Amino acid sequence: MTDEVKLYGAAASPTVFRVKIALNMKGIKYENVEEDLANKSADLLKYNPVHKKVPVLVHNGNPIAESLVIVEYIDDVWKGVPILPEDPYERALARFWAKFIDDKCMPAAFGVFGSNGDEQVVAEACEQLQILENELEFKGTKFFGGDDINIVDIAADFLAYWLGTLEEVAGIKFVTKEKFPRITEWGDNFIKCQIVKEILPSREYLLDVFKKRFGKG
Ligand SMILES: N[C@@H](CCC(=O)N[C@@H](CS)C(=O)NCC(=O)O)C(=O)O
Repeated sequence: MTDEVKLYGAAASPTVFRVKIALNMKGIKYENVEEDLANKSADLLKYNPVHKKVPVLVHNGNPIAESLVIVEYIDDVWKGVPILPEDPYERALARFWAKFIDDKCMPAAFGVFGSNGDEQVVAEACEQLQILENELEFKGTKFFGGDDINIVDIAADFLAYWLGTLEEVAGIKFVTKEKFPRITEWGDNFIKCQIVKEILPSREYLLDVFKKRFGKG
């Protein structure tokens, strides 16, 4: 039986791109269903009734929600390039860091843009990112996954240039090369990865979307 794979996503969503990167790593063809988040489809509400958010992957009629759960599912179902390490301890560590990025870094970093530059909010975001900076420094590798990207790098995709474009639109700069040299270097390497490059939206596209969304375009 041929697999039927559908991805419900939305333009410029870094959580959707996590899933796109994972599907691309495995070479999976899929139907891309673009959602209007201001007017969600009946399908999306049916497939993700708990959170009502994208991404949702529908594999042979079975819906799976939550980007990192989907990424793990993709790794479980399709063999080939691994997304999580095989060793149980390394797997646990990778899950730990992906969860930290998802629970702490992403909300703290994006929270800055709705905070009118509130110093406390910026300091809190920097504190979380500093933990990530230290981890990259400690590992001393190109990616969190070593020489190649893994689920931790995928979880952190928003750091690659989503934040930079938002910073540009909002006029708030807090992820600087001086402050976070390892994260900046990681981001440069991440967007150069063939697998990422093939599906990543362009910086200009993101700038355009964010300018429109924040009423400056
Ligand atoms: N924890 C979820 C977050 C997903 C999420 O925040 N999706 C956003 C787009 S990036 C969304 O659907 N927003 C619409 C809404 O909240 O109504 C995941 O990792 O999949």
